[in-house]
Amino acid sequence: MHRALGRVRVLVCRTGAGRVRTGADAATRRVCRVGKLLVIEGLDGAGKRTLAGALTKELQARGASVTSRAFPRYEEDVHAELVRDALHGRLGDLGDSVHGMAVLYALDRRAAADSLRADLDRHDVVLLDRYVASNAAYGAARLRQDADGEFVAWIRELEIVRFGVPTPDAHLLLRVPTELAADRAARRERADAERVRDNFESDADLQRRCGEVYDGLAERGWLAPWHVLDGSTVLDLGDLAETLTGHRTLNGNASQSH
Ligand SMILES: Nc1ncnc2c1ncn2[C@@H]1O[C@H](COP(=O)(O)OP(=O)(O)OP(=O)(O)O)[C@@H](O)[C@H]1O
Ligand SMILES: Cc1cn([C@H]2C[C@H](O)[C@@H](COP(=O)(O)O)O2)c(=O)[nH]c1=O
Repeated sequence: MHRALGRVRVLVCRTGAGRVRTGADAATRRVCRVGKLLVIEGLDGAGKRTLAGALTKELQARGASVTSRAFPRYEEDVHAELVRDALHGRLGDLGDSVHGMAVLYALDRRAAADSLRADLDRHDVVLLDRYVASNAAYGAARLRQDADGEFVAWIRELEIVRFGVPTPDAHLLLRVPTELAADRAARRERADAERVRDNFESDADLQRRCGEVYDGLAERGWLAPWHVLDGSTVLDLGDLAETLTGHRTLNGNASQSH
């Protein structure tokens, strides 16, 4: 399969702390397959879930072993269940607390960290619909901070350093105008009675500010390189898959991690 995704790498393994261990430490040598952790980010209704499904199929058609999941894990984790309640105004003033909500989202990922690491040992690609950057972008937007603000730095400290969740290898920012994302979310709500918009999704100004923070994170290559995709056009999935598997940059938009 792909040079970049499918090979078995010797002497390079993810450790329990989510760090990369190299052959320099002979005592810890083992042969393992190291998958790439790819994260799709963007506004509510941008089309992340749709893209995740299509990209999974495209990568699989090219021979890659792919597994995907979405955060928050509403059906699997108690913290995510609480997030859902709070987003629909069912937990009093908890939803008003930016840091309180961020900790719940982060605890969901902390609980998933071991299985993410196991998936990274087993698969070429672990594709995520939202991850740590969602927490940074939405929290900062709620606090009217930008990508250089304290909140974004706090999220990195909390989730990557303190909780030790795996660091992404790359982000795909599915960028769409706020109005288009809102329109898609509204149409989905009309089509699916179960998918009532939550408090964040209904707040157009929050979505606008969030889009700005995402742009800032992408420009800075926060945590990992970011590939910015225009979600308002038809995406060339073949080209995208090749980019992700073959080290090619995407229209010069991939930025390097700091
Ligand atoms: N490229 C596209 N063109 C037109 N409609 C789209 C496109 N991508 C997704 N949609 C539609 O827009 C709606 C939202 O898409 P989707 O659920 O994939 O978004 P999302 O970013 O995962 O949303 P959320 O973050 O709110 O869960 C769905 O009804 C989907 O069918
Ligand atoms: C994972 C995560 C999500 N959020 C925000 C983003 C959305 O507005 C809601 C719920 O996500 P969904 O994709 O619509 O189900 O929560 C966040 O603030 N922090 C996070 O870590």
